[in-house]
Amino acid sequence: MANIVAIVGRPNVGKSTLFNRLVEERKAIEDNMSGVTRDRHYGHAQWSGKFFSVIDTGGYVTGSEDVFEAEIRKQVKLAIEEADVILFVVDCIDGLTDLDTAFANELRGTKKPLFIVANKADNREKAMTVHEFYSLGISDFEIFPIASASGSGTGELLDEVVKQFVDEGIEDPDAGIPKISILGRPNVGKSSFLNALLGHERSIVTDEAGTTRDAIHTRYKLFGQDFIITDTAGIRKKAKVKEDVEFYSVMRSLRTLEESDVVIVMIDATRGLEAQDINLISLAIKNNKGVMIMVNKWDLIEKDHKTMGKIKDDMVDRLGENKWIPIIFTSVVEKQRIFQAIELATKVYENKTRRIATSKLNDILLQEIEKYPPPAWKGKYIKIKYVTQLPTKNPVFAFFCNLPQYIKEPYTRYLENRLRENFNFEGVPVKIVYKNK
Ligand SMILES: Nc1nc2c(ncn2[C@@H]2O[C@H](COP(=O)(O)OP(=O)(O)OP(=O)(O)O)[C@@H](O)[C@H]2O)c(=O)[nH]1
Ligand SMILES: Nc1nc2c(ncn2[C@@H]2O[C@H](COP(=O)(O)OP(=O)(O)OP(=O)(O)O)[C@@H](O)[C@H]2O)c(=O)[nH]1
Repeated sequence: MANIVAIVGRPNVGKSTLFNRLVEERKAIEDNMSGVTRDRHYGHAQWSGKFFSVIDTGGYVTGSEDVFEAEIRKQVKLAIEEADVILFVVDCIDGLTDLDTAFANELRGTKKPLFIVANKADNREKAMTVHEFYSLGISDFEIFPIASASGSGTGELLDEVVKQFVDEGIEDPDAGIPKISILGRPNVGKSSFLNALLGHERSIVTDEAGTTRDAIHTRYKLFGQDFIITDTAGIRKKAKVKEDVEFYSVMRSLRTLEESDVVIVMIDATRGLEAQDINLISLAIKNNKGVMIMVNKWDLIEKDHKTMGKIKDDMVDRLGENKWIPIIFTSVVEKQRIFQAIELATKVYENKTRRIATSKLNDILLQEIEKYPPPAWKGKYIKIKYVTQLPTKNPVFAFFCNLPQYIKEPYTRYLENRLRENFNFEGVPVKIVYKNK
C-alpha cells in the first residue's frame, strides 16, 4: 500500500520548505533564462526503510495570497481524504494566529493521525514557544519543534510519522502505470485534449518533476484507468521569438518522449499526416516507445461511412513497415472518442510490457519457420533452433541459430510479421536479434 503524508497550513509557515526537506529536492525547478518556475507539490520520500509520498496541499490549492475559508476547507479536505498522516504546520516566530485556528477547526475530528509541526524553531528559545499550540487541542501527539530550513528536528518527527504506517510502503508508487505523452504540431488540439481530461473527476493530481528537469508527470485515474501524462509544458512559456518556438518545440518533444512509455502523436484531420508527424513517429520508434496516432478535429471533416476507412488505409500506406501503429479518430471539442484514445494508449502499454512464455513462442514460431525457413546462403543451410523473449523493457526476441550473420532483412520482417500475427504487439516496436548456437 502507498503511504501518503499531507502537509497543511496557512501560507508562509514553511510548508514548501518542509516538503522539499522531506523529498530531499531543491525548492523549485527554476529556469535561469526566463524565470520559469515550477513548484512541485508531490514527491516520494523514505525514512527508516519506509517509503511514502508527500503532498503539499497548500501549494496545490492556494491560488492567491489570501487564504479564504473555502481554500482552507479544500486544502484540509484533500489532506483528510488522501492522506494516511497529516502534518499541520505552524510557525514559532509568528506564534498562534487566527488562520491557524481556522485550520485547526477544519481538521478537528479527523480520524487520521495528525501531527502539529512547529516550524522555524531555529533555536532553543523559539522551540520553547511550541506550548501555546497545545491549546488547539486537536492532536494526540506531542508537538514537534522543527526548523525545515536546516532540517533540525525533522528526524524526530519522521520517526513518529513512519510508526503510523501499516506497512513498508511502495518504493515507486508509479511503477507499472503507463506514462503517456501527447505530441504533435502546434494547434492540433493537445492542450484542449488535456483540458478535456482534466474536466473529469480525478484522484490526486500530482505535479511531479521527473528525472528530466522540465518534465511534469500528472497522475490520473479516469474511468478506472490509472495513467500518467508526461508533459513539458513549462518549457513552452519561454519561447518568445519565432526560432525559439521551433527549437523548443523539438526540445520539448524529445524530453517528453524520453519520459514516457507511450506517445500519442496527435494530428489535424484537415491536414493529414505531414512530414513532421512522420519524423515524430520515427523518433518514438527509435526510442522504443509505444506509438499511436490520434487524428483530431474529426468534426471538421465532411464524411460518409467510407471516409474513415479510406483515410486510415491511406495513412497505413504511408506508414509502410510501421503499419502496426493504431489510428484513432477523435473530436476533442465534441468529446468524441476521447476516453477511447486513453484506453487505446493503455492497451499499447499493455502490449509493450507483454511477456510471452518461451514454450508458447517456440510452439508457434518454429512451425512458421518450418513452413518458410531462412533461405540458404552460398550453399549453407541456416537452422533456427529456438526463440525466446529477452527480459528487456521492450519486446526483443532472440532467435538462436547456427549462422546468424547470414539471415537477411526480409526474413527478419517475415519473423516480425508472424510474431505480430500471433501475439498482440499493436503500437509497439518489436526487435529481433540472432544469436549463435
Ligand atoms: N527562520 C526560518 N525560516 C523558515 C524556515 N522554514 C521556512 N522558512 C522561511 O519561511 C518562508 C516561507 O516558507 P515556504 O516554505 O515558502 O512557506 P509555505 O508555507 O510553503 O508558503 P506558501 O507557499 O505561501 O503556502 C520562507 O522565507 C522560508 O525561507 C525555518 O525553519 N526557519
Ligand atoms: N473543430 C475542432 N477544433 C479543435 C479540436 N480540438 C482542438 N480544437 C481547436 O484547435 C485550436 C488549437 O487547440 P490547442 O488545444 O490549443 O492546440 P495545441 O496542440 O495545444 O496547440 P499548441 O499549444 O500550439 O501546441 C483551438 O482553437 C481548439 O479549440 C477539435 O476536435 N475540433
